[in-house]
This record gives sequence, C-alpha cells and structure tokens, in this order.
Amino acid sequence: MTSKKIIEVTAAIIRKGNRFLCARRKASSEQGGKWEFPGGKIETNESPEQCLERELHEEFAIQSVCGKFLCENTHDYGDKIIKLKAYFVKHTSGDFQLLAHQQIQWLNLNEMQQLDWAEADLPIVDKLTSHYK
Ligand SMILES: Nc1nc2c([nH]c(=O)n2[C@H]2C[C@H](O)[C@@H](COP(=O)(O)OP(=O)(O)OP(=O)(O)O)O2)c(=O)[nH]1
Repeated sequence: MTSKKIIEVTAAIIRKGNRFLCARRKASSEQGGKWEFPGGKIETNESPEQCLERELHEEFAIQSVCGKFLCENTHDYGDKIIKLKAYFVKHTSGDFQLLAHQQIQWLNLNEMQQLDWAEADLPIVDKLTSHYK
C-alpha cells in the first residue's frame, strides 16, 4: 500500500467591509472551476504567513500582511490529501490583477454559501460564518 502525501496549502481570508475575496480557479487547474480562498502550496523553509504574502503577490500583484490563523481542514481528494490552513490577511497596497484565476468576487457570507467551493474549503466557509455570527 502506498500512503498519500499530505500537501500543506495556505488560504487567505481577505475582508473588505462585510465582503470577502473569493477566487475561481482556472478550468485547466486542479479543482478547475471551483471557488477557493487564494493561496498555494507552502514551500520548503517557508512559513504559512510568508507563503500567503508571496502567493498573493504572484496571483494578484498586491502587497499584504498575514494576520491571525482562523482554522485548518484536511481533505482527502482521493489522489491527494490537502491540509488547508486559513489565515486572515490584510491587503496593504496595489490594485488586484487577475494573474492566476479566472474570476474574483467580493461576497458577503450569505452569498458565499451559494458558490461551488473546492471541497476542502467548505468547513472553512462554515467556520468563517460562525466567526462573524
Ligand atoms: N490555494 C488554494 N488551494 C486550494 C484551496 N482549496 C483546495 O482544495 N485547494 C487545492 C487546489 C490544489 O490542489 C492545491 C493548491 O494548489 P495551487 O495550485 O493553488 O498551489 P500553487 O499556487 O503553489 O501551485 P503550483 O506551484 O503547484 O502550480 O490545493 C484553497 O482554498 N486555496
């Protein structure tokens, strides 16, 4: 039996008023077309915070500061296991450019419930909802 690798991935919760940044993955990518919190795989010798600030710059050309940890969720997609770690992140400068996603939307918590999220994100959306209610 071969054991599946656990891949550690970060997810950024970026708030603007009562809305949160939701990003749709490109059709050609893993979990193509699904909605996610932007972020990516944690590289060797990188903290989750550094990973998020790097990924947000790569994906949107923005500057940001990673804040508090919200929660994590480990999800088995069958071919791989993703450990998704969600942090609150403050956008500090730069206009969002769509460099890696097909679409972004700023949505409130009710609107977010309607999206077709990547499965690993569903408990994170629920945790975020209970955090603000
Ligand atoms: N970034 C991110 N990835 C997620 C989320 N939910 C979820 O299941 N994933 C999955 C999709 C991918 O299989 C994996 C992250 O891959 P990625 O393609 O975003 O990571 P990366 O930017 O480091 O990509 P690469 O260097 O391998 O191309 O985690 C999420 O909310 N954010």
